[in-house]
Amino acid sequence: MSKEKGSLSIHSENIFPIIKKWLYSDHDIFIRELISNACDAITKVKRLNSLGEADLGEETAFQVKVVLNKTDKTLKFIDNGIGMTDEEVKKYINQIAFSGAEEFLKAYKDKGDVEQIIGHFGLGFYSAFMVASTVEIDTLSFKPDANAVKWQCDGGTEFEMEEGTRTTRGTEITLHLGEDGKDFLSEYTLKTTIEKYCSFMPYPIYFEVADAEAKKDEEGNIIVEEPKALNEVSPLYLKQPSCCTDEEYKEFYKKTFRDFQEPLFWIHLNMDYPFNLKGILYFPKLKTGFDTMEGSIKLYNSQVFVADNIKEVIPEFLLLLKGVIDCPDLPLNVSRSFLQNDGFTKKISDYITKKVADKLNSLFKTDRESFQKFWGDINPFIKYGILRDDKFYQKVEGIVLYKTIDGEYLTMEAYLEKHGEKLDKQIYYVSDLQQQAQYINMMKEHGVEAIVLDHMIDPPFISHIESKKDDIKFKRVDSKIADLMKDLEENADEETSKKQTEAVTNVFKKALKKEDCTIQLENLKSEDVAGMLIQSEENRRMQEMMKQYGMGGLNLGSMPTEEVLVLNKKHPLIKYVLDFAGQESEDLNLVAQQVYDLAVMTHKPLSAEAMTKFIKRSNEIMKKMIAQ
Ligand SMILES: Nc1ncnc2c1ncn2[C@@H]1O[C@H](COP(=O)(O)OP(=O)(O)OP(=O)(O)O)[C@@H](O)[C@H]1O
Repeated sequence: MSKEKGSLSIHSENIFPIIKKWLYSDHDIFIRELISNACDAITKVKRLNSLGEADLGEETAFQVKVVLNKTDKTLKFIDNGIGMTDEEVKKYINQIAFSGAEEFLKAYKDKGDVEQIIGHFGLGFYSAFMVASTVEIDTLSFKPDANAVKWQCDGGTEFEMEEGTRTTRGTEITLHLGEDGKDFLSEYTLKTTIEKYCSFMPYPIYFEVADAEAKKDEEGNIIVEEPKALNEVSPLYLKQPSCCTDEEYKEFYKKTFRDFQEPLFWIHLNMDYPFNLKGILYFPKLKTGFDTMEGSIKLYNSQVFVADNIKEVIPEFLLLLKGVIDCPDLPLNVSRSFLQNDGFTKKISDYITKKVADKLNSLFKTDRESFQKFWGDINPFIKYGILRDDKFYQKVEGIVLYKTIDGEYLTMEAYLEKHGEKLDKQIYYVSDLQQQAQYINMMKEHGVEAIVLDHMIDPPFISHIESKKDDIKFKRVDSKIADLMKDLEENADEETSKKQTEAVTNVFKKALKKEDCTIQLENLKSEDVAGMLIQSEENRRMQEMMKQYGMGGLNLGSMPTEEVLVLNKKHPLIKYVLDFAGQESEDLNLVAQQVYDLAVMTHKPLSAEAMTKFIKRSNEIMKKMIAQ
């Protein structure tokens, strides 16, 4: 076959159903499309007026009206914008994918700021057919000699066009709602959809129900209510940060996110170059756990809502925040909720990350007190950010705080300066203040403050820090007996020590009938503790990980629990065991079992069976006491 070249031909009867049904992922998007067309129409006529190409006189009341008529099953979108001549209807409406917005931008791009024009694909209008069986347009152009035009189409490929009856400038689009559009006969659905997409559109949007019963007072007089726009035409984020007060920021937050709690603090993003981006990011107060930390970042394009939580633009960890971001330069796809994935979105995302890190650093430096006060709420977010984004980690690693058991907030540097030498760069931490109380007290006795790491983000966080800093090791207080707690001078010679360890090991193994428990005999400085249970940090972390990923059912044979029972030679009970080891004695058994259970209890809760035995044995011991 010979080589051929040509242009693809499109039949409107084939493409039309695709536009109607599949171009837009959400059914309710037609509201955004028609209202943004109406706003564009107003922007255009205002622009022409300011250029002297249209004469609007003193008119300033530009607005969009959405009118529902439940009886007629119609929904109207009415604007007092630029209107269309019959030529324009033929060009922009009859020719699918021919955008008047694009043409307008091209024609006026050198004449000042027309960036607010939203449309650009020339498809949005047709989204009306997703819900309407028939659509009518009644329009009158701003041009002095223009005739009104009426256009009508029932969703097929045929349309009707004739001279219209409209007498005022602007456009009225009437949707005869079909089966697919019956949800939009509900006032509530309409209002919430308008609020979702159009909250910040630049002209007031009013909503009316044409056939609603008039509201009356007690005497039967009709109450005339002042119409109230559903949107905020100049949202706070568009203002200069220096002109906004704290109260305004809080108010904007509460209204936009319907959150009655005040945010902790916020970042006002305001950038003109190299791209245009405005917005406010709020750090919300933390709810109970990590699971409920769900933020919401709303993305706008020239004041028109695009979508929530778009991962391409907002780094994933920032989705825990709440905020609005408006970027008119976004490379949007035809269906607008999707982004064209080019390098630009990455630049936006990097910019936002940098701004967040800068804000945190400046708060740390200029208002350490507030930073500490907020730490409880913001630390999971910062730690999550550190895990997810290395650039963010590099920017904030120096401001991560560690709260000590005494309530002091220290950076890693400060902590090591204070305790590092004593602890050989090991950072002792507590994950449960109650459970690990005995270990905490022992550390305190030696002037060491452990830090509290009790959030579910902490285990992966500390592993991450260890992977970044070779010389830092985190140890839970019950994972190791720090050298500083041992009385190293009082150690007997090696040979004696070995014999003593063997002797107590025999007693405990016999009494406990436990093979997997290693006995370690130490001279602890404290004389109050007979025995302590420790489990190596690595071993415990591995077990926790397996539990978390649901691998508990796997054969853990290759990974034994590695429980170590540390016995204190200085304690009278252990001295007793050493003295009587090797003899057959019921009391030896009782002491060993009781010392072991007490050690377990300071480490983790006893099992039900062990607890029953413990109580029984305690009673027995007391009975023996009084019998003597
Ligand atoms: N209410 C209106 N007033 C005046 N002109 C309108 C109105 N609605 C639509 N138009 C004209 O019809 C054209 C096509 O509208 P349509 O919504 O299909 O596409 P668009 O707004 O150009 O781009 P997009 O697909 O991004 O929305 C518009 O560009 C505009 O010229």
